[in-house]
Amino acid sequence: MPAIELRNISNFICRNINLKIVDGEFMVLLGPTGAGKTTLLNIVSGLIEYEGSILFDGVSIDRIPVNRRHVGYLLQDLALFPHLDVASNITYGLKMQKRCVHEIETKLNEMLYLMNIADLARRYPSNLSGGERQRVALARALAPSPQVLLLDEPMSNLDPMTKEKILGEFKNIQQKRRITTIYVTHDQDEAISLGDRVSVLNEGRIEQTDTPDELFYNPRTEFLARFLGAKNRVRAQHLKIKVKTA
Ligand SMILES: Nc1ncnc2c1ncn2[C@@H]1O[C@H](COP(=O)(O)OP(=O)(O)OP(=O)(O)O)[C@@H](O)[C@H]1O
Repeated sequence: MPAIELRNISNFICRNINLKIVDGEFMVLLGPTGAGKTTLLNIVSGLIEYEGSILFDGVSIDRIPVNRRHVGYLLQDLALFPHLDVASNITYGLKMQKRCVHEIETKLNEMLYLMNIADLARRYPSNLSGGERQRVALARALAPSPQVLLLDEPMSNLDPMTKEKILGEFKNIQQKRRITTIYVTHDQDEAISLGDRVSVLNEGRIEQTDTPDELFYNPRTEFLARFLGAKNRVRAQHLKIKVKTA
């Protein structure tokens, strides 16, 4: 799966973004609301225009339209087709790519098995739980074997236990298949547990890109120290109150 390089990417929100993601890496884009995370995913997928250059394995994809970038994009609201059953949702991309019937059938079975949803194949999205919809959406994104997977806060509507389970399974698949992944979240715990590296965005700029440890122990800007340290400050205040009342 390809390495991704973003060179001087700018548009009405993003300002001179430079980022290198290595082959098979799980990169998390972390940042407060409105930082430009979704905008950057839209740029990589080819949905919106930009200045600068995006390279997959050193080759520019700037002139390649959205439907030919081999990018799987999982949106926050999942956007499953309500009029199609689970099997047809999963195979939709394959049919668009005009794959042969045998290949579509094989891929469908592989995805149903991989995401543990074989018993849901003939059900419709409106009759599924949030976690089941999530699995179907992941299966649909993975079915066309994308070179790059973009995920925009895909688990935000799930309870913590289901979220942890699906994310753990997904991370395993991602590592086994070495899918280069960009994962957007504003949740620091998610960023630490998932990311090989984490890139923090603020007001359309990258503040720092590092391993989770390096980022949390050595934040390079005041914004980062405040943004990443917010949890610790709350805990410290809580302890202080406890000591006073003891
Ligand atoms: N099509 C658009 N036209 C104008 N402004 C936009 C458009 N899309 C997004 N914005 C603005 O760009 C800024 C960044 O939005 P974006 O959705 O990229 O942030 P985000 O970091 O993903 O936030 P969140 O975590 O809340 O999803 C916001 O101020 C938003 O209002």
